[in-house]
Amino acid sequence: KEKVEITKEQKALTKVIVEAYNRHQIPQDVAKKLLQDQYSVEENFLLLTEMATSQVQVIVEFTKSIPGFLSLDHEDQIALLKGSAVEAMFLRSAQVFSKKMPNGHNGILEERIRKSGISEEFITPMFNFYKSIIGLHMSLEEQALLTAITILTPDRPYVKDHQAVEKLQEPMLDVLRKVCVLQHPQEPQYFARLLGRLTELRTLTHYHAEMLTSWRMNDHKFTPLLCEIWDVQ
Ligand SMILES: O=C(Nc1ccccc1)[C@H](C1CCCCC1)n1c(-c2ccc(Cl)cc2)nc2cc(F)c(F)cc21
Repeated sequence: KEKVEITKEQKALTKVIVEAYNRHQIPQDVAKKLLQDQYSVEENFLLLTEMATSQVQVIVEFTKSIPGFLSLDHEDQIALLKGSAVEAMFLRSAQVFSKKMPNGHNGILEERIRKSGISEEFITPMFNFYKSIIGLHMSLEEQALLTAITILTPDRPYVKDHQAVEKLQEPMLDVLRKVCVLQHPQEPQYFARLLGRLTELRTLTHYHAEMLTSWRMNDHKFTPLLCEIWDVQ
């Protein structure tokens, strides 16, 4: 049985990623707001566009802390952010949803999201993804590293220097693999299952524009940033 050892450099890398990850706190506020009050479909839509817009800014800050990201070609930096923003938002939503809350709160949160205005057809695939994330019982390190790995996906549209992105993603994958082995010793396939969630995440984000434009109300207004990132309007 191979002895898995996390090197000093890998510990330092994980610390940087987790600290950057901890700095983005918005989603907790969303959950708190949703638990406080029942909002109309219009208010929920507004809350989503505001939260998603600030989430993009938060993801930019998080990504800038990833060692080496700022030395990538500038157009590639934009391509990586644009290509991963929606996935990062759904991944973050799933992680917020998977947080254990005082008894009954998770049920209320699910109810409020089901009734928020999202079209019926998207509710099942979205919650299937959220529940598959819950089932993994991811640690904070795994959540932070998985988010960084999602952003550093070399095969996003318009990325020119794939190699340079792979060179940044590889060390993250290496340390995530080791963290998984150390934190889930009884589940040798845990790392593979974790990466498998990224495939499910991509199918969910495939519907993202339609999820917004089919929100059960008329006249959907988006911020300029969301029009850029969410392929809407
Ligand atoms: O804001 C949100 N997610 C967010 C998270 C992180 C950062 C930015 C945004 C929205 C809410 C949903 C209910 C109405 C108000 C917005 N949200 C979503 C969600 C996102 C996009 C689409 Cl198209 C559909 C649903 N899934 C969630 C799970 C949670 F536990 C949850 F708490 C909030 C969630």
